[in-house]
Amino acid sequence: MAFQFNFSIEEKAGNELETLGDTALQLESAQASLNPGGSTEKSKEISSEENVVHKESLCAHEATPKTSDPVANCSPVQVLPKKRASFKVAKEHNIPEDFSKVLENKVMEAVQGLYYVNISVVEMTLSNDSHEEDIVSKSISSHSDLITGIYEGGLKIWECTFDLMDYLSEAEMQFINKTVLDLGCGAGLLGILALKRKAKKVHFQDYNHTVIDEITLPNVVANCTDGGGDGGISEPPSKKHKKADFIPALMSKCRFFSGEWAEFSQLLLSGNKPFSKYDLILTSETIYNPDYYSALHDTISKLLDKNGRVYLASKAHYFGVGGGVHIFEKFIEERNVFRTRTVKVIDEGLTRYIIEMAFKISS
Ligand SMILES: C[S@@+](CC[C@H](N)C(=O)[O-])C[C@H]1O[C@@H](n2cnc3c(N)ncnc32)[C@H](O)[C@@H]1O
Repeated sequence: MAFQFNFSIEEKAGNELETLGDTALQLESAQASLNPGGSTEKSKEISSEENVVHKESLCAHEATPKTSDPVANCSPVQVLPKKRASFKVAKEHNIPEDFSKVLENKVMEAVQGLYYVNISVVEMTLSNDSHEEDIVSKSISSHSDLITGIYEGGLKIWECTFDLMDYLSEAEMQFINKTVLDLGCGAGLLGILALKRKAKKVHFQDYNHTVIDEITLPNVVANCTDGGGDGGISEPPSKKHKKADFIPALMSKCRFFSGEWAEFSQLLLSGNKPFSKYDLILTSETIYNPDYYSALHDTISKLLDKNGRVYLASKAHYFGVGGGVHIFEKFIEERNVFRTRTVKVIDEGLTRYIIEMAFKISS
């Protein structure tokens, strides 16, 4: 299936957004409020009305209606945190015993040799049922692809994902025996690509557990069939897939996590499962909000192997939100932990970049 990218953003004059106060988005560990009954799903959600700036006030152009295009072509939407936000604690998602269940009610599509679930169908299914996170209804009612602390955009596939997939192919990136993290994975196509190219382990992280359960996991399952080890399509996924149709070794290489970044790194580092640092961290469209840079930076520095590399894909600037490549690089420079290098520039409409990051001091 071919996707159309009609991406064009005009600089928005008179951005009405308030500047975010330093304390407004301070990450607040929710560990203290963990449910003793065992559920780790907690977040003091801020009302959507208070936290969303409507999309039309931030995106100069939206290529296609929200409901019909799984690929998000517009910068995420800024949030006005009038209240202090607290963020979701991290949890690991179990891989279901019966893979066929994961693909139930899903319609699959394919792009660049990988399967992914049709997001409109998932949204429709989710909006008909009641779900704890309720991110689809919240996203629809607020006309927003992003509600800070509530929904961070993972239901859609953002265009820089494809930039990074292209770059990884062009650069003939080697995944064999590498441990890989798809950070802020959404659909998880980057991690799936690494898996198909024989990575040793692939971990997927998204802010929202609904995204992991309804999008990421089904996408991984759909791509864990025999053949197509180089990222090519193997056989069409079917709801009839049973365990035997899958390569158990492929699925067992994967782990899935939801939750806020600082919470996620804490879970990995203090959890009871052994954890070895990542050789590669792949991340697309995750630097739109400067208020998250500190958590993002610290998470990467805690989880990346000392000789590891991060490949980060981003638009030059996220109008209305304030983040983007240059401000992020400046932040990184000030922290003085990583060096960055631009490895690819995609100069179509709003410029997009692929940035490589590595520790300044490695082995
Ligand atoms: C715009 S979406 C991009 C999704 C996907 N990488 C893509 O390119 O299609 C940003 C992703 O970053 C993650 N994210 C953003 N802020 C986060 C935070 N503070 N903590 C954890 N995850 C966050 C969310 O999981 C979300 O899916």
